[in-house]
Amino acid sequence: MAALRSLLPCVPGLLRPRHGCAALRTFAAGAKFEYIITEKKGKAHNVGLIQLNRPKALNALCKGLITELSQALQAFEEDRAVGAIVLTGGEKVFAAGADIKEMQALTFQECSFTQFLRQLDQLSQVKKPIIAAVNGYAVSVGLRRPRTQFFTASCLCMERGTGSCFEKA
Ligand SMILES: C=CC(=O)SCCNC(=O)CCNC(=O)[C@H](O)C(C)(C)COP(=O)(O)OP(=O)(O)OC[C@H]1O[C@@H](n2cnc3c(N)ncnc32)[C@H](O)[C@@H]1OP(=O)(O)O
Repeated sequence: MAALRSLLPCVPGLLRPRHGCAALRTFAAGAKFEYIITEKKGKAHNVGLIQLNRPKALNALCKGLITELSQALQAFEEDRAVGAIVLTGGEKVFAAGADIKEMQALTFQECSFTQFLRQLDQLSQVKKPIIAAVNGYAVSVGLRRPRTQFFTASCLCMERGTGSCFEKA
C-alpha cells in the first residue's frame, strides 16, 4: 500500500474527476481517449496509470469506455518500459457497472455474446500485474473487474455492502 501511495502522491487530487471530458485526452502512444486518462507514473515512467473518466455517468462502462480501456491495456502490455498497470476511477465511484442506458436497447444475447462486455475480459488476459485502486461505488461488472486484478487497493477505508452487487470503498 505504501508503494501504491507513493505512486499516487496526492490521491484525492489524482482521483478527482476531471470535467470537460469532451476534450479528448492524448495517450502517450498517440491514441486519443474520451472516457479514460492514461499516464506513465513513477521515476522511471514504468507504471501505466489508467483512470476511468466518465464522471457524469459515474464511470458506467459504455461501449466507448470499454473499447478505450482495452486499447490502453493493450498499449501498456506492449510497452516494454511499463512493468505494472494501476487502474482507478474517481473519488466517489470506481465504476457504476455496465451502462444500463446502453444495455436497455440490447437483447440478452447481444449483451453477452457481442463485443459489448466481452472486451472487458481482456483485463484477465493482460500478463502484467494490474493493481485496482478503488474509491467509492464499484457495482456489478464494475466490481467484478477489480476482483480479477492482481491486487486491489482501496485508498480510503473499505466498507463492504451486504449485497452481492454493490460494494462501496
Ligand atoms: C452487466 C451487468 C451490470 O453491470 S448491471 C449493474 C449496472 N449498474 C447499476 O445498476 C447501477 C446503477 N446506478 C445506481 O444505482 C446509482 O447511480 C448509484 C447507487 C451507483 C449512485 O447513485 P447516486 O444517487 O449517487 O447517482 P445517480 O443515480 O444520480 O447517477 C448519476 C448519473 O450517473 C448515471 N448512471 C449511474 N449509473 C449508471 C449506469 N450503470 N449506466 C448508465 N448511467 C448511469 C445516472 O443515470 C445519472 O445520470 P443522469 O444523466 O443524471 O441520469
